[in-house]
Amino acid sequence: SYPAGGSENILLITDSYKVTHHKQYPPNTTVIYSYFESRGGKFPETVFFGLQYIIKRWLLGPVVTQEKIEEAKAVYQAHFGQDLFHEEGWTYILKEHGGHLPLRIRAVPEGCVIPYKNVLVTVENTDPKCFWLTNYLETLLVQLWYPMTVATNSRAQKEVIAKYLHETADNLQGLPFKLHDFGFRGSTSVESAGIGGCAHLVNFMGTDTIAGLSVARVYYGCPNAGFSIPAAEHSTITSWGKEGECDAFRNMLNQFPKGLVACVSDSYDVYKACEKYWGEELKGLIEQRADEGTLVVRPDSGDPPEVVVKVLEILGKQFGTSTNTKGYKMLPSYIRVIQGDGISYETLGEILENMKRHKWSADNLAFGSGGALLQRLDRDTQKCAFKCSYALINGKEVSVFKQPVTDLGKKSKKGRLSLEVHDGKYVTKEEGQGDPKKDVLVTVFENGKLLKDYNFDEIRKNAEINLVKKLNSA
Ligand SMILES: O=C1OCCC/C1=C\Nc1ccccc1
Repeated sequence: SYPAGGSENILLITDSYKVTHHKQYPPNTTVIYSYFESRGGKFPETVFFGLQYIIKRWLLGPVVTQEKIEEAKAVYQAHFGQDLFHEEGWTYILKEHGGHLPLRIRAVPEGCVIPYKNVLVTVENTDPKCFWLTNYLETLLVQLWYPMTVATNSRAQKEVIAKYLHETADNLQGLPFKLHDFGFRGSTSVESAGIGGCAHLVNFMGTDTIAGLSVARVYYGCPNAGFSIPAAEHSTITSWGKEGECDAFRNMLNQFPKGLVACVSDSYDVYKACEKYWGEELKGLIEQRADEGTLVVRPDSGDPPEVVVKVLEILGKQFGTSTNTKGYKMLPSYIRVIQGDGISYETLGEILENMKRHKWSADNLAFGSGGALLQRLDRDTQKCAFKCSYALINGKEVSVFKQPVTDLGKKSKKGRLSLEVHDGKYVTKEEGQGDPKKDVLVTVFENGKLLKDYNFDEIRKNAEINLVKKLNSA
């Protein structure tokens, strides 16, 4: 069989050096307790998302077996050229715990939006002999950076779009469909497309990344997490030939007589396509279907702020416009535009600001984003890190920390941690000073079992933007 990434053996899902760490802790260490946080970065708060995927995919049930121990033993013997593998430790887990990982994982509820430098996850061993297991899992758990950062970056874009809708549109009803995921092909793997695609769907309802639907369905109990519509690609237009572009457009309208249909229109000349094809030759057909269909024109090249406004101006000239309650121009309800090229958190505002300058409502436009949405991010974007903060050694509690003179920004927290809410603000309590009754961290995993299964609706609710607060403070 050909498992993704080459192996499904949890003993092989770690960094090589961790295979040698059981020999490096102080003698008589019985607890290693570590935590995960975002130290800050591009966005001041982070959407916590994706831990449930990691737990369900890798940690549930009897994940340690004799076969996996033997496989790992052979791999590491070859990899290190010496016998470093902790066969005794893994065999102990197999015999004493039936292969279930003796760990407790506590975490912020998925979807919650937490300011940086707050504890998000804690991990500790529940069997004193397995102190070495806690940080073995760092490698896998720090991959949380990806779904968290995609969800955070996606949500930040939702705030930008909400702001412009608030200023230039009659209402914000269209917001959930204003940023469509085009990112499947630009993702590093089907698995990461699924994880990232699902993370985007925490904030929005439009996607073409079907893997994201699959992750939401299989890991988050959501039968259908996102929607899409019939849409053209260049091949389905250019295969008609340059002289046949208008026939290709007409075919789109005839093949999809009801509902929304999107048509990429820049194969040769997007301005001519809007003026002559959509705006003259096919104008009657488009207006005939007004009551039950919407044409979405997709430019796909050129300088986005300039192209979007020019396309709106031409379509406005050909089809007419109305003025909405905020005093901005709207195309007729049966014509819209989607801009799916060059979209990112940084460029959204430029496009929307240029539309505003030309008195066009943001409601005329939707966005598609690919590489910037799912791929142009890394662990440093939100500075996600996993550090040990507490240990029990010879029965003595020890606060564990780092505080590099070379970068105090990398200073880590001390002792057992909890997360509380005081005056509407999240506060991390260190050194076991927290009040267990006020701790918002939830034990989601213990000794091989999932103790809390979040469903996608509650996650979306946790991540919602408080539009009233946000927009009235803007
Ligand atoms: O135009 C559209 O209207 C809305 C539906 C999706 C769509 C295009 N999808 C797409 C996917 C992957 C790469 C590029 C485009």
